[in-house]
Amino acid sequence: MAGCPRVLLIDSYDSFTHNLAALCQRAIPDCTVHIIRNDQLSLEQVISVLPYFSAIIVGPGPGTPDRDEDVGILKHLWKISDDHLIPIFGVCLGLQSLALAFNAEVRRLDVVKHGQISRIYHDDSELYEGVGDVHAVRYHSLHVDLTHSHHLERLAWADDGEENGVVVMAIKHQTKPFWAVQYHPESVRTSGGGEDVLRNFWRSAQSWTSAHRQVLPWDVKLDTLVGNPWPNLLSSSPPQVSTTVTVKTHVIKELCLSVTDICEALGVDSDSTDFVLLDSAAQPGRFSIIGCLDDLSMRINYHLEEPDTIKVTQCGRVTSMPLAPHDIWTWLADFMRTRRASGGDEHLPFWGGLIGYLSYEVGVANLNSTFPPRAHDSSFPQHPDVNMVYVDRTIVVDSFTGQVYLQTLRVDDDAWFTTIKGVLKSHSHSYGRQPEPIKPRSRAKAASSDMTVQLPDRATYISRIRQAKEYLYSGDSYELCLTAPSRISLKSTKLTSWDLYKTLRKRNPAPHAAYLRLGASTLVSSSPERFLSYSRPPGVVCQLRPIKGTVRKGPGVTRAVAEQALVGSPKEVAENLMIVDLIRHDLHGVVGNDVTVKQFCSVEEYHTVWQLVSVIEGRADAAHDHHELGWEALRRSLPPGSMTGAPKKRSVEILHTLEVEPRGIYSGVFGYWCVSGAGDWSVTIRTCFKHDPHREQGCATGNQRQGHNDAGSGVNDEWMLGAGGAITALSDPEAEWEEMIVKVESVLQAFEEAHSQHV
Ligand SMILES: C=C(O[C@@H]1C=C(C(=O)O)C=C[C@H]1O)C(=O)O
Ligand SMILES: NC(=O)CC[C@H](N)C(=O)O
Repeated sequence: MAGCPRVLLIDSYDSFTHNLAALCQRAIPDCTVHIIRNDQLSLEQVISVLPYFSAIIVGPGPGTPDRDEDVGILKHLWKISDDHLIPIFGVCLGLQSLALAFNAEVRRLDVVKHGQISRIYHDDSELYEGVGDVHAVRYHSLHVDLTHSHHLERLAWADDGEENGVVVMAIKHQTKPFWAVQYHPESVRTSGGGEDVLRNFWRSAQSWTSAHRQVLPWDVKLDTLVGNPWPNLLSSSPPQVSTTVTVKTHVIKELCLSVTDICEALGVDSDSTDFVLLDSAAQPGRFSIIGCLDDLSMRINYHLEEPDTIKVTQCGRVTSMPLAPHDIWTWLADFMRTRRASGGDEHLPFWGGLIGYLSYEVGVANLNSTFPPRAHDSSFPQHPDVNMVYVDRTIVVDSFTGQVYLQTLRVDDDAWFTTIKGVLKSHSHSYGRQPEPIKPRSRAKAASSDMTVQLPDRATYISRIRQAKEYLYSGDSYELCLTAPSRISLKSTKLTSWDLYKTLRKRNPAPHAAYLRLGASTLVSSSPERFLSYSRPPGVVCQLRPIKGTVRKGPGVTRAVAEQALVGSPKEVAENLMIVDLIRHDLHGVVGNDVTVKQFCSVEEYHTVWQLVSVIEGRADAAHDHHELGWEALRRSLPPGSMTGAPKKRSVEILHTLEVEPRGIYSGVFGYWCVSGAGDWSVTIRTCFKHDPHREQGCATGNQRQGHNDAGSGVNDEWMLGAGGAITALSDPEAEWEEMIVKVESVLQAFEEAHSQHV
């Protein structure tokens, strides 16, 4: 054998591929893995590199093995001539394509299995020698029938009883070095049938190789064909910066002002200025971050419709600049590189930096999908896809200690500390004010005549759920997060967006809440879901906290009841598990091997719902532990898997056909990227937003613009509010409709209450 073993992993556009690569590196000592897509190289090109590889792994994927677009070169791979033969291990779609190549039949399961764990029976030989009990996770709609295949042998099976009977779970070819499993050895919940089985494959592969072939030493020129070895991390360290800014911090110990009081002291009520608040309105959130913006604050806008231009607004002037040679990600990385800072309070999450949002479509753009064009809906407002402001003066409130921190990145800014302390102290008379009691409310009722709510059409939504389920039955997706927009129109309203936020904060306090007023876009959020946080270097830890599984709170729905309904439900756990595995893959793609599931399916309590939450963390090796790692993690893992389903790319493409309007701000992320290298991004859900074209220049100070203050002037407002939920094969369409409505209501209730107080 020439040097360390090299494995070629063929990916069929799945969302678990990097998990398989990581498993492979655990099971096969010192192995190097190269990942190629199933349609990346021609068969001839693949054959030309085989002499340098020790084995191939054919990964899972959406679709069916008899559709060429789904399997690319796979169907030819199993038929390569004997002089090119190489040991191959197939997983799921990999098994199915092997079976099809040797006359087995591939059929739909009667009851599909997505994210479900089955006991796997085996005869303890070959792949299963010494493996013992196997409980494995399955993600499949199709299965194989070996009756007419005389070359394949069954090695393992599951017994689905009345549902599907006995289902083949592992096979081997009788004469060629081909083995495959139907379940997912790389899933975090597979026990027994993962690493040990791959190790046994490797042993069999080695003994076959020693009798049949020689592996050639690696030639670096081949990297141009099969790419760099996995993990393909970003370059070791970004360009060094010579100067760093120093953060200055002042602490105010006994201010006795709430987060909303502080915002009001800063003039949030005057709707004519930009304003940013990232608010921990409930635990496990702790810090609230308030940006102190002025004319100098730089707002950065990017529209996917104008992909080559970036707009920077400062002092009321808009400068359009060509993006080239950058894309939006590298442009922002460049922007932040020159603004790196040190010396801030180690306990604070944010010292200053970019605050804003990224749309769902910005994430989708990274997937390289091609979509049929949508009919342009002119009533759909064109928010920027990236809308951020560079915040260099901040107030951070620690809700645990009550301490308030003032921070600036500007030099010689002592005068600002003095002024802002004065402003805050003069407002602290509100200390001691009792919060208004929150009355429990019944379900959202018809709004008053000057507030109209246009919910998604029930019949259409339910028919889309049914269509989504067809895709799940056919093997094209394992889970689809279907969503739909609602519209809330307010006529002659005196309700400001800030009033609305304050009510929402009371009505539905959330750990990842926000109030962002950035140019024409205003976002009012009660998001319960962290998408991604990354700590400042050294020792960057990336953490994702996907939520999947929702139960409405109500009389009698205690924690025990919710736990039974969530943790006790195979459907809910499967829904969550699929996203956990998807996120492990996303994170493995950024940090390499060190990815762990810190919490699996815990029930967390929110104001209106119980949710099933998992926590996944990843750490990079020392060479990649730097300022831009977190940003790269964000770029590589958008859009949030919990908002797409799995596999991500195919699911996004399917959702594009099921959902008629772009999601826009909804389903993207909002949060910050700190000058220290840290960042924290929430999933944009339980969030409403509106577009005021007259606010386009947004960073003007209050006295510069008149006549367009939505407070008090009796204007018309149109708000959008997206909501949805994960559809799985086990979904009951009526229950999914209800779940979507529960999520709409969690925000709508605040509208009703706030509106009734401002008519
Ligand atoms: C789609 C939404 O929520 C997502 C779907 C969830 C689910 O299916 O249980 C839970 C949280 C979010 O990831 C939404 O709130 O609109
Ligand atoms: N996980 C997979 O590879 C799934 C294979 C195939 N699309 C099925 O659903 O059966």
